[in-house]
Amino acid sequence: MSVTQQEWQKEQERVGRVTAEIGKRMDDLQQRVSGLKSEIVNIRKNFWDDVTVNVDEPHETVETAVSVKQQAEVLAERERSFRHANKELSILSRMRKSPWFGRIDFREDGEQETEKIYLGIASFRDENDEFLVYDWRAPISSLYYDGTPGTVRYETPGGTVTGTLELKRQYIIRNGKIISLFDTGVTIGDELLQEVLGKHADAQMKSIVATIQKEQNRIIRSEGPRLLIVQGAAGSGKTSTALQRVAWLLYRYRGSLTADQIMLFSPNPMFNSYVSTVLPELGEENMQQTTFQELLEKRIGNMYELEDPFTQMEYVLTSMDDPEYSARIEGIQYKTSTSFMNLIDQYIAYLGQDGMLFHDLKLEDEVLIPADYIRHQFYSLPASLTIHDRMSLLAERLLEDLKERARLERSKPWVEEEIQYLDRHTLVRAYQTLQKQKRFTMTTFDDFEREREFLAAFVVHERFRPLRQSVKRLEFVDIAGIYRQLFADPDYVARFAPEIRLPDNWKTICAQTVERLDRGKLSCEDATPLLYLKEQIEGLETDNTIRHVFIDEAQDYSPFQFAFVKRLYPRARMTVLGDFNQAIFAHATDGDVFQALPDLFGTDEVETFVLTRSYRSTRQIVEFTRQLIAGGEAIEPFNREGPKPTLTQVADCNELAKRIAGRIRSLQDAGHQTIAVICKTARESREAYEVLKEQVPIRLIGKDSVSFEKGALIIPAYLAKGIEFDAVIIFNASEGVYGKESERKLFYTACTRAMHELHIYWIGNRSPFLAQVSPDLYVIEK
Ligand SMILES: Nc1ncnc2c1ncn2[C@@H]1O[C@H](COP(=O)(O)OP(=O)(O)OP(=O)(O)O)[C@@H](O)[C@H]1O
Repeated sequence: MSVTQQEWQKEQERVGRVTAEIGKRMDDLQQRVSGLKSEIVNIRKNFWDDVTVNVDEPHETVETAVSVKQQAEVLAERERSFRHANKELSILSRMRKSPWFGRIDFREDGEQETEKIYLGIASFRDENDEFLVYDWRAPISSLYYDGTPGTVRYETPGGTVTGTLELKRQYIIRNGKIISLFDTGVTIGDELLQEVLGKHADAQMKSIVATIQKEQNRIIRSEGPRLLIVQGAAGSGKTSTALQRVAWLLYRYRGSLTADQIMLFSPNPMFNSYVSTVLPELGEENMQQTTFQELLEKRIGNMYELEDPFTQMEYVLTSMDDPEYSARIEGIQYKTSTSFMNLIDQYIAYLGQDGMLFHDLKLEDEVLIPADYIRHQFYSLPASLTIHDRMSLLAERLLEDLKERARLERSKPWVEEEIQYLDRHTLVRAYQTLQKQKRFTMTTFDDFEREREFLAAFVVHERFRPLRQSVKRLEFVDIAGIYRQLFADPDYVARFAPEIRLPDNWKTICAQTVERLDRGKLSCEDATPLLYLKEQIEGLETDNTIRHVFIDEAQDYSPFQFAFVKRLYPRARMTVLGDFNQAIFAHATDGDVFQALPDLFGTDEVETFVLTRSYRSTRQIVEFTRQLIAGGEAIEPFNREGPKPTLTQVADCNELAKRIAGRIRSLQDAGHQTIAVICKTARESREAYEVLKEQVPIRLIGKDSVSFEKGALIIPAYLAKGIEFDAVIIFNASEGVYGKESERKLFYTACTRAMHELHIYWIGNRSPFLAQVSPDLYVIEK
């Protein structure tokens, strides 16, 4: 709907008025910031001048402490105000350029007047406290995303508000000038989305607040059950929705929820940096971000050398000739399945009766408490207790035993010797300890016998310290041995789960696992089960501070991993986002992953959302890519036009390099800024780099890359997950590269990274997946 010239004029005048107000507020704030800054510098400089330092008498020491504390509090308060004012300044400077992006006219039932609500990235009020702009997250703003003109309702913490939506208007405002203005009906208009999506890809993700779609808005504002599952097509806005949801949560629960109580699990460090600008752009601090691998490293990285998921992926994709290959694949699939998790649960139950392994408690090479004794003690504890409770009792018992052993140790010759060589520093420490214990006065220290006795106790106590600490950390439990035991004898499982169906290659899987463990290496597929077992036995150090967990690219997680994350953050709600069609890891079996989820939380605690509309790519690219997968017809393209994907067969590697280099140059000439040559593996990426680097400036991205910049780059498909590029070139889509059914999703994931253009090359025969696409959806290039 077009807007009259006069109306446009009025709107522009309002923009002028409000931006002027914003400017005024910024001037005030700027002054405040400078004032605060010099105050802080002054306080820091004169900190010790302004506190009364006197420590001669006890009461003066207390006064000094109070004075220091007060001064520190004043400083902390100023620093807080400084940070706050700076944050406000940065939001306002963005709002001065573009104060709002939407407007709704709403008349609440029972009211005479229609209110004009302008929506921006934050609220802005005039001197009389009247809202000139509403925060996009305010309850009423949801009408902009959800409501169609007519009768509407929206939820507030105080209840439902009903009324009439009379107008919904969208704006593009740049540098205080309205560029575009239109009224929309049902959805947030295509015009604005067209404009936003038609832009060039960035090395960093952008916020989508101006164009959040109805189905995304429901997810963003969900206050429902503890677990939200979002299944969405490639490019349907899962990651964007997750990030706007974080911003919404921070607004909705401001005062009680902070950014560091929210954790986002992402697929790799590069993705972390890709999404890291969205929240700051919205004036919020970033949530915490991690990868599952980081978590594993922290918890079991000291036990083994961990294989990362990309090394595993590279093996799966490149080592088909390895005679061990099929058993390893079967092992990966089994060890990441719910069946194996059940097996481990049964194993844990069995360990309650038998099979537990312990280490001797040793002082240097001398065994102080043998493993057999520990084992005996463990199994003497009531079986009705959980393993973890029994471990705690066992540790207490062992500490008592150690105390006893320490007493005996005092008369050993090494103690006498050590006492002779005690340095001054240690002696002083010993006396201090003694004084603290009030067991001794300086005068009684003349008593030689008692002195020797005390120093012996001290020396032994110090020597036993690491041992006591390791007992407290339950390091006497041989977790590695317990996990290994499961595979050391292929028939072992029959002791506690005779009925269970094991994989056909179980024997080989067992042999492979033991061989690797004995080399000090832990395969990716063994890492989470081992951690799960460890935490079940030793108890889990939970993190109670985290209140919301987001798992992006969740199709790549195993049931073990979900169970673990849930146990790790017992107070958190979870939002899990994924796409089965992009399940590229070897353990992925259709749908299995998400099916395990409701069991974890209980079906009442789960709400599932499905996003079918794809926003990233042009209509032509979506129509093409959706034919690469089963059920793809359910994916709806957003109606944005672009050239059809091209398919090009070349004779050999030389021609391939020449054609791709030429393509990169012409894409750059056409203004595309991020161009990705996507390869199947890191190995193929290196080969591609070798042949392309002479012809065109290009960078190689590997698993250790933490960010990428604009320009042309080469990247393995599994690292391009979650990211997008103006144009994608598939390096070699030949039958030999993408031929197996297991490679279909990887190919699909690679192709769906393209926003505006997709170009596919191959040598020899093309991939059978391409043969399934209707010829009218692409252009063959000669
Ligand atoms: N409502 C929206 N308004 C504007 N842009 C949007 C909207 N929803 C999604 N997009 C854009 O679509 C692209 C894809 O979004 P996003 O990466 O969040 O999708 P995804 O579902 O996580 O994709 P994938 O699973 O393929 O990684 C991004 O450029 C994002 O900005």
